[in-house]
Amino acid sequence: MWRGLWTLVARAARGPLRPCTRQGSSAPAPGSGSTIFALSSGQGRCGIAVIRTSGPASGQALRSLTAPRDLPPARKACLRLLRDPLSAEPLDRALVLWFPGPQSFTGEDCAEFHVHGGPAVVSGVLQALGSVPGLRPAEAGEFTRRAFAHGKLSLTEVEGLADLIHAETEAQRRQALRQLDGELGHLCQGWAETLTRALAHVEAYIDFGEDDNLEEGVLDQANSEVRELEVALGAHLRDARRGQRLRSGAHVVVAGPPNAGKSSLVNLLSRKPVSIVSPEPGTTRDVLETPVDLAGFPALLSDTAGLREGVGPVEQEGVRRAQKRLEQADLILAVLDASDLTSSSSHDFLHTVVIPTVTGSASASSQRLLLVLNKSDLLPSQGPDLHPDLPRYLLLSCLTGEGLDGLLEALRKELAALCGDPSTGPPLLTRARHQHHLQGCLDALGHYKPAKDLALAAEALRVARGHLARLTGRGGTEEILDIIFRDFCVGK
Ligand SMILES: Nc1nc2c(ncn2[C@@H]2O[C@H](COP(=O)(O)OP(=O)(O)OP(=O)(O)O)[C@@H](O)[C@H]2O)c(=O)[nH]1
Ligand SMILES: [K+]
Ligand SMILES: [Mg+2]
Repeated sequence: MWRGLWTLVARAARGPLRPCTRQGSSAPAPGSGSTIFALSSGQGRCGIAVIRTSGPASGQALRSLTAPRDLPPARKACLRLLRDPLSAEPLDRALVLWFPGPQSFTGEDCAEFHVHGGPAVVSGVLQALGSVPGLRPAEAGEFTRRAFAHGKLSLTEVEGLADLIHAETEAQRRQALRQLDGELGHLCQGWAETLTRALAHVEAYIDFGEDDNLEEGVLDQANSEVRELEVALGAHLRDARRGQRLRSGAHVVVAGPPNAGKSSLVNLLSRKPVSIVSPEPGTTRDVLETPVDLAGFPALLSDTAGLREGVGPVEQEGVRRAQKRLEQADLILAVLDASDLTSSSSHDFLHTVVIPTVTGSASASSQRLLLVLNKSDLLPSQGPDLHPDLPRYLLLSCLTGEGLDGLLEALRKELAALCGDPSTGPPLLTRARHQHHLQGCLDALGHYKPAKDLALAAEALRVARGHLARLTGRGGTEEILDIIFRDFCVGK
């Protein structure tokens, strides 16, 4: 019986997840066979610029520019005089590196030229490379795409690399590094293996169940593994939005009655004059959005119009937009003037927005809220005139900066809860794509009912496994790959 089972394991494994070379897509990587070159460091005047090549003519390119010297030893930086191969004109004295494939970033033969970063040197070397037969300029993301095609990176690792290049905050960098290390991919790989095993067991049961020579409990084991997997997927999906928030920024909306100091707070947190501040109530009309690094977490901070009734049509439109933005907030920064808590606009805001959100009666959503009583510098020394139903609040003065440290600490805690902590816990799902496929996998497992129909149950496992394959890019279509690699710049 075990031989039969292993044949089935092998057969089940011949799905899209077979552990062969990680061929990312059915079509070959674009332009494979050709040798590409590009400036891989940033544009503009700089100390050192890195130009690299990838493809079979890399060795020839290196020899052409460093003639009459031969190739340097593999992976050792060597100082060489670079010359234009046609005119023999000296271009620069540079460090060159030779990475014979497959031990290179792309898996192909690669060369690197670390040249002085002046524009004339860089364009001279690029032009010289262009004159070497078989070489052409690289397209955006082409180096990484080749690395993916040669099994050097999985798709989730590619996404991690893209995120690392774009990371602007510490938390984003940590999350991207973990994804680049392949954690999410490994997790999915483990899940896919569980499904392959379960599928083999179910197929064994279909083929041999009636012969009665199948080891007992084979189907039970498959069932319990599938049910465990459902629990694990469910737990990951519950946190699904957190990794995405960490990647693209949590929506933090500053709201409150007119003149509470909302725009002053936005300027203080973003450390630049984003919004106009004036003593006139109704200054802010449109929603003003600015990306900020709040205590190490990325956030999209929105300034909104002061909420009040009975004003002109333009301001009323501003209020409507403010309310709409408020609905989309992950975190509401509710601002009140501490010296004006008894005004009707403060009272209204407190009872229509703050208290319903804090008590969770506002909606089914899980919005969070921090209440800030601004202008504490105007208060008498005994503190604010306390409202009996005022929820927990933070005192702040945008004028003097007093209370800012406490607010930043509170924001850090709120954002950590919203985005998850990228240094601990399971790897987060950083893209809607990940969430979509995990949900698809979970939905397919919902149709796994071996007691009813074994053939349909096996099909459910195949569909579920297909989703995991697409998540890691092993069942990827060109279309998905194009979208992902478009995020890269030329030279990456
Ligand atoms: N004393 C004092 N004044 C402040 C403080 N923060 C803001 N102000 C003043 O309060 C007034 C209103 O500030 P804004 O930031 O424009 O208030 P806002 O809530 O954006 O106002 P609207 O956009 O009109 O709704 C300005 O004159 C600010 O200088 C503070 O902490 N203390
Ligand atoms: K104002
Ligand atoms: Mg304002």
